[in-house]
Amino acid sequence: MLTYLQVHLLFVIPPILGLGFLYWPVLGRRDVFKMIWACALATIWTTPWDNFILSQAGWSYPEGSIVGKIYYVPLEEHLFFILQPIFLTLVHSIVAHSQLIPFRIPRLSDVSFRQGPAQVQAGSSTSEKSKAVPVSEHEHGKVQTLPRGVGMPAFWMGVTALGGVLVHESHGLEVLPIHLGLGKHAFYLGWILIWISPVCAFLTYLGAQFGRAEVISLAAGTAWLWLVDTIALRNEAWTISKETTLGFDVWRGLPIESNLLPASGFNPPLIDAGLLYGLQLAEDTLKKGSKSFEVAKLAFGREMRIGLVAVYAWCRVTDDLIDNAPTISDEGLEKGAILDVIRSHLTAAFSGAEPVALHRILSTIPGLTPEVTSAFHIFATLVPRLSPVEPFLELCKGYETDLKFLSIPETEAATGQETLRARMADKAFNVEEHLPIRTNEDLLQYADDVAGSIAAAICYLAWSVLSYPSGGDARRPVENLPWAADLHRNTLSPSSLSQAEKVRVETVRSARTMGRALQLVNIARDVAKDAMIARVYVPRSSFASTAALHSVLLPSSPASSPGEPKPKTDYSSYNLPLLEQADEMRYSSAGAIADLPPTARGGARAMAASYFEIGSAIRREGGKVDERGVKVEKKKRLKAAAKAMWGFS
Ligand SMILES: CC(C)=CCC/C(C)=C/CC/C(C)=C/CC/C(C)=C/COP(=O)(O)OP(=O)(O)O
Repeated sequence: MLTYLQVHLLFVIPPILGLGFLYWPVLGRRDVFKMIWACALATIWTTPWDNFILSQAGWSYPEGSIVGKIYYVPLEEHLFFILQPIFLTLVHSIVAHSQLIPFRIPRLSDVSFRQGPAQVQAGSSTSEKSKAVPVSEHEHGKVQTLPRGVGMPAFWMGVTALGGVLVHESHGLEVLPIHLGLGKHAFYLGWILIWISPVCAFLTYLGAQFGRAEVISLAAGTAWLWLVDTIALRNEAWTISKETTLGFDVWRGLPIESNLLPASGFNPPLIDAGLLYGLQLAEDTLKKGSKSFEVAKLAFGREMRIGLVAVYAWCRVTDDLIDNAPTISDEGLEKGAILDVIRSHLTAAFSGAEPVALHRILSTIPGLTPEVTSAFHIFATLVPRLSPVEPFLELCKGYETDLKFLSIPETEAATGQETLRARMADKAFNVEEHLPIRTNEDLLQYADDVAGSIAAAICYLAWSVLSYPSGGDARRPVENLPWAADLHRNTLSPSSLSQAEKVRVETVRSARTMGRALQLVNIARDVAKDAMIARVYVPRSSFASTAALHSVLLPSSPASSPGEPKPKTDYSSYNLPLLEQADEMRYSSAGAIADLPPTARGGARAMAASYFEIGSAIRREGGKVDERGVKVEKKKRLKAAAKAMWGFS
């Protein structure tokens, strides 16, 4: 025999602790709110019902199986009203964790946008789809994220009515002219339906949705609780009256509200369609183009992710725009002009320009794809509220450095070597004039501009989204960081800062150091790949001779048959010292991650750890890399990230 408390201690609390540990690094305030909300609802809704069922001896507790009661309901049952929603909320949060947008919206390919004040239309024709311009319109449609439903609530009200019929029969009433011949056996099922279906009706009316994550988590959670119920029944922790059931075992009801409520709201706002579809596009772009985002997406708390997508997607598309633009072109803008447009767009977005004005600036770049326009749109809509503009201007400074290299678009890397060889054959051409990274200071400045800046932005994002110091305007949380712009401009006077602000300033400085370290790893990995497009980020001063530099820029053609991978080249004298520097920076800065808000720490640790896996792989190869860098298995990266996230490294 088991007592009710033992059932909790053996089968309910351990899985909660296990799941809680698993989810702990990303457990955010919203999750806690969901749990409190679901516990309160389950308690309020179920207590009177449970008292009534127990008063009717629907089920009972053998002598000695419980410690005490409030009216008819055992204390352990009250505990269950709390434990069960926590358990199911955790299951749901974990299952739904990888979803960027927590509600169902049609995929971009299923919708188009009308000209003018746009509206989302489902199932557009192919020709319309190809013309779909989700974010270039001056006004976007609004989507109701949780549209009020009629069909599902009506269905659930029907189920409630069925419950009513069963209850009517089980109590032997003669008000309705319906008799199913079940008698008292209809009691249990009838009361369960009356208990659960109005909740489902109400929630589906509010727009609650049953997506994949809900179905999976409900199935997994229910299966587990069924098992627990079976064990408890077999061990006589409680018994269910045979007279009041249909004769086959049905678990004692699962408060579906714990799964559905988090997805609903009383007054869900209309959301800019361009923003939602832009986020979908950005997620797809990043899936293709950034391994570090894959890690970031899973390791940062849900609250921060949309801001991260906005920043990452903008970095990705601006980098690609500049890398792949022609130097001097008849059809497009030259690289420098594109950078000017990016800067103007940035400045305008951060000074609050309207979407129309922003679009006008952007449309001076011809041939932009929906991915690019939407990345600019989500960035301009979200990021100016969360971070100052300075980190992004610094990134532009990094792009400017990139523009000083000879221009060979990545897409022409294969022929780039021939172009370079031909130019270097000309005595009047000095390739060193096209290598802007001359000293280690130049390298660190560049790394700071391109990655230190983003690390700082991640800190601002974390504070803006995850902590609201008193006195700030939550609509523009960046106003809570008035010192940030001065920090970037080097005009910060420490005496004007509070103690807490001083800690944050130091955290930003450490984050920048970490960002620089990651960039050095990136450069160490990409030595061969970058050389293919005439970029050498290894400082000029690290090369013992001009010949040594030239051998990196133009490696002698390896003797390999066509189709076979080229042998790796030994770059150890260039990339291993970079890794040494990166390690020092990592160890001097990693401690500051503890000063970030809790749900941002796991993400920052995981990103750093997964990136340093690349460093370890380069070392394992003794500094030998090819144009693809080094291979780090996804599993290995994720394992390193996971270990860092849960504090095991
Ligand atoms: C130390 C403290 C307080 C915080 C750390 C804060 C963090 C996470 C800093 C990292 C900042 C960052 C994003 C740096 C950029 C690293 C880098 C070189 C990324 C390259 O990424 P992708 O271009 O997407 O390429 P991959 O596909 O190789 O990931």
